[in-house]
Amino acid sequence: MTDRKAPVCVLGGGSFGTTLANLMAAEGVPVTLWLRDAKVARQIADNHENPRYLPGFRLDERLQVTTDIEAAIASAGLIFLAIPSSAFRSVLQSVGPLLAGKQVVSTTKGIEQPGFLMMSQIVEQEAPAARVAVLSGPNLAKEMAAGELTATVVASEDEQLCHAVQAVLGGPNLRVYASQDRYGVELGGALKNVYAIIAGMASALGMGENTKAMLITRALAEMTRFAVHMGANPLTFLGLAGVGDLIVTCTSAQSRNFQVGYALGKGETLEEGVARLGQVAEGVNTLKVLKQKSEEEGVYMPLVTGLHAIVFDKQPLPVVIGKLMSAEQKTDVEFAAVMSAGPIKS
Ligand SMILES: NC(=O)c1ccc[n+]([C@@H]2O[C@H](COP(=O)([O-])OP(=O)(O)OC[C@H]3O[C@@H](n4cnc5c(N)ncnc54)[C@H](O)[C@@H]3O)[C@@H](O)[C@H]2O)c1
Ligand SMILES: O=P(O)(O)OC[C@H](O)CO
Repeated sequence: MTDRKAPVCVLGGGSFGTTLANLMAAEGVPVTLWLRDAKVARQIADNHENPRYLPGFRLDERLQVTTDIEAAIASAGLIFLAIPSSAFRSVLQSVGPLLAGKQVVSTTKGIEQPGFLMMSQIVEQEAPAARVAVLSGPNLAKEMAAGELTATVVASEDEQLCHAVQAVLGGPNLRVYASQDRYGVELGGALKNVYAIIAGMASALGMGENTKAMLITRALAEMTRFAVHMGANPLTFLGLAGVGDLIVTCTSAQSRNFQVGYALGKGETLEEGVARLGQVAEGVNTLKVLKQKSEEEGVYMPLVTGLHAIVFDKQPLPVVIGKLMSAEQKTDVEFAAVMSAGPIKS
């Protein structure tokens, strides 16, 4: 039986880290939130608000905040990581040995290059004695902070760790489902960001509802094709961390990746869109990483190739759309054919 009162810490004081920490604090879990910005830490401690990343949301007074990462880690056995993928390894490098024996849960939806590494694989490298899980699903921070109902997936080979996360995070507004497919859950969370950029662009261009449904469905087909090739279980992509997260990120203007796509669709440059956002949009880096990896692996990913051509090669949108619409017309639900052909690797 997992102790709901066992102390937890969250590393990363952006919108998601603050939201997760606050949800648990509000349920009486002793939580320490670590962030590097002393000014924001003081504002949270004094005013119970994170005005930089979660303005307008009153945080639970029981939420502890610190800028001392070593003290934060020492205070807890269960540690959530909500640090952008660009800074993920450097933060872990500074504290790897302190995580020995701890339960570490990555919530970061990005991929590191070189190596095409998921964040939990970076945890394994930098903190080899830690127990590892990932958390992913349709989880827009602001909706969760506002108490909207949602669900998420904790994935790990370590069943006890899954139970521990379910115990501290599950609550009246959040259901936490478990999965053993850590790689598939993590891959789903990272890949969907790329398609959210495309969906944002389609929205800005006033494209039809049929078009949006086609994009989301073909995005799922493309993600799943890649995942199967990489050894993940395609069935994971039918769950909350696959299609669930894909739907929310491709349909909500709250999604930062959607917002970047929207800005691009309105004629802004990538730099302008990202700068105005002022928060992380992981899909931009994932797009680069995924384009390279799909070419190396020989996986057909026309949406990724098309978006990359628009964003990084400055190809005109009508040319890219023309290519996509005139490509060879293939099978609809492809992974079903793959599954009937033989066993899945993991
Ligand atoms: N916001 C969401 O709705 C949401 C939901 C699920 C998962 N995620 C994932 O969580 C991760 C974090 O995203 P976010 O939304 O909290 O980002 P954010 O842009 O809201 O905040 C980023 C935070 O990271 C901190 N940071 C950046 N570099 C750092 C470093 N070197 N050391 C320590 N802290 C550093 C910033 O100070 C800031 O507090 C991303 O991978 C994102 O995909 C976000
Ligand atoms: O705001 P985004 O685009 O980073 O998406 C946030 C979450 O991943 C949605 O589940």
